[in-house]
Amino acid sequence: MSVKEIVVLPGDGIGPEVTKEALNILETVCKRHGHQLKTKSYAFGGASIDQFGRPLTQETIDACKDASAVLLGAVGGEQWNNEPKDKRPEAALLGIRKELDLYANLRPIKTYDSLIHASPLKPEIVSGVDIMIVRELTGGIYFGRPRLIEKTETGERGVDTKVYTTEEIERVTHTAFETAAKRNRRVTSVDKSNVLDASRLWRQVVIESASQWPEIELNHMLVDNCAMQLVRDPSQFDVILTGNMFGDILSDEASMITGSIGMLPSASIGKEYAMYEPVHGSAPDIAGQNKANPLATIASVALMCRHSLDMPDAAQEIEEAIETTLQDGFRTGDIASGDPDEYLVSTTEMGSAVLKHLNPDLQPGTFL
Ligand SMILES: NC(=O)C1=CN([C@@H]2O[C@H](COP(=O)(O)OP(=O)(O)OC[C@H]3O[C@@H](n4cnc5c(N)ncnc54)[C@H](O)[C@@H]3O)[C@@H](O)[C@H]2O)C=CC1
Ligand SMILES: CC(C)CC(=O)C(=O)O
Ligand SMILES: [Mg+2]
Repeated sequence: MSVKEIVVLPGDGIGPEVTKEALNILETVCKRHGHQLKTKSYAFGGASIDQFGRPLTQETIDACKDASAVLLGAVGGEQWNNEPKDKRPEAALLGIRKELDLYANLRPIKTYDSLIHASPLKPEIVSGVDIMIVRELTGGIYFGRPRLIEKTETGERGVDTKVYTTEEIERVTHTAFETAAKRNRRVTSVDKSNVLDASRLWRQVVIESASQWPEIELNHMLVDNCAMQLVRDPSQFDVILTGNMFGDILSDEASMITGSIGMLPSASIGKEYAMYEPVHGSAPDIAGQNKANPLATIASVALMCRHSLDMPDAAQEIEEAIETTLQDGFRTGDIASGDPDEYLVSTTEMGSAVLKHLNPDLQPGTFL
């Protein structure tokens, strides 16, 4: 038996609601596979501002570095929007990614057959889609300096800076190609090299690095075209490799191929540490109402089992349990299509429905 020590950063809004469901699942699979799960939660983002006056504390950073893996919910909310930029909840998220050097964010976009009608796109467009977005996570315009708003003679001027170095591009390219080698061996690198110098360097370094993987097909696409192609013909993509902001935007867009942003998990990986986080934010519009879809966070725990906890069987079991739960017809509001065979369920009910497939001791219908 081994002990799996997990740090949990529930964060704000729906963050605590979805992490709670995911932890129930993690605890169950750990037990099932003879491991002991130890978790410790830390206030993070807005919750940390309220408790400690800052979004991310040194104690939290140290705890994350000592853990086998980190599970994050989401941060942010209207009440903290007027804080100075380094005191906003989002600064905790950018801060922990940087502190742990989590430079590659893997965002799988895979359609479930039973959710084909939940997507606003036509069934023949979304059927069979299986994309992995590899997003650079610790560089680019979210981190570049200078970054400021300053007075001018006529008003004000806001500045952000997009910076990428050779090393930053090389290491995330490595992740993308290694990922593609285990999939369908195609990488589409997405940039804006017709306008931006940082993107011109991006393309050049990707081309140079690609020579290490002659068996992998590489093509390049400008980001505006990619946004369009994701809706026109998403099946053309295998691995999409892109920078921080482009990856952020394209993955929210791509989530609708699956039916909802509430379905997309992610793994943020570095050389030493890893953090698992749903792609969505704190969803203040549904927070505290037991309405959020917990499947993105539950699927993130599956990624954690595979990549950090050496529990690949558990990962597969969780993924199969999600699939079966959807086949059974359970739907939170975001993925409901109004079909009479569906059961509209809450966050906790969805979590229990998945759990039921992993824990034979639970009676069918326990939560209903
Ligand atoms: N990783 C993180 O912590 C992120 C934090 N944010 C923060 O979250 C706050 C809200 O941002 P938004 O732009 O509204 O993005 P959001 O992703 O929180 O919500 C966008 C829309 O999707 C819905 N949604 C999101 N997750 C859902 C789920 N699990 N189940 C069902 N519906 C779901 C929401 O109800 C909302 O209508 C902001 O403060 C933002 O900065 C935004 C994105 C990522
Ligand atoms: C603070 C933002 C960069 C969070 C976000 O939208 C994301 O990482 O997807
Ligand atoms: Mg985002």
